[in-house]
Amino acid sequence: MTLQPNLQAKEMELSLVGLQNSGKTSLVNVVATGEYSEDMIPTVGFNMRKVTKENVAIRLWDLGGQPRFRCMWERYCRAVSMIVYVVDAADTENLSVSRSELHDLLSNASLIGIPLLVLGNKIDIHGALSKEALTEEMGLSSVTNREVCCLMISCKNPTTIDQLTDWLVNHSKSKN
Ligand SMILES: Nc1nc2c(ncn2[C@@H]2O[C@H](COP(=O)(O)OP(=O)(O)OP(=O)(O)O)[C@@H](O)[C@H]2O)c(=O)[nH]1
Ligand SMILES: [Mg+2]
Repeated sequence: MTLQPNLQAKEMELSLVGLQNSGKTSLVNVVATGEYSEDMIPTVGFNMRKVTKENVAIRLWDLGGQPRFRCMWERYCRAVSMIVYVVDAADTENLSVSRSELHDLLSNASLIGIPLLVLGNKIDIHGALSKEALTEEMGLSSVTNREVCCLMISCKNPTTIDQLTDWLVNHSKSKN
């Protein structure tokens, strides 16, 4: 029996990078289990998690964001379908560091052409930047030679997480 094209199993592999405390591990937990916790410990090195959404098997590499782990990011981004860069949209103090770490990462020749999804997280916090402001602050208009998208989410708001997983599933189905 032949499966219809849209029922065929698809796969995607994502690397989650971004500064410490931006919410990468929280996001993986919410996507995988629906559970959100305030009580998180910083990621040491990396974790890998597999989730399946609407017939799409997603492998998520959740990398540590503390300065000592950032030298690993490039290695874990080389072979992925998409780089997911998570930003704390309410932490305006650290935006310039986040922006320069993003642009340093993207300057690696090994990562040319890999699509980039920037996630502005923590939009539940009063004073979080808008999508337009985050796009500007992160210098996304200067990112060329790759597909770039920006979405705003809160790990505390399941609607925004559902919108993100729908976007990922649709993106994967449009590619394979
Ligand atoms: N208000 C709010 N807090 C969040 C949200 N997402 C994550 N947090 C909190 O932010 C803190 C850090 O979350 P983590 O998921 O550990 O951050 P991380 O990016 O994995 O950090 P590293 O592993 O050190 O790189 C935790 O206290 C979370 O509860 C959100 O959408 N809104
Ligand atoms: Mg983490």
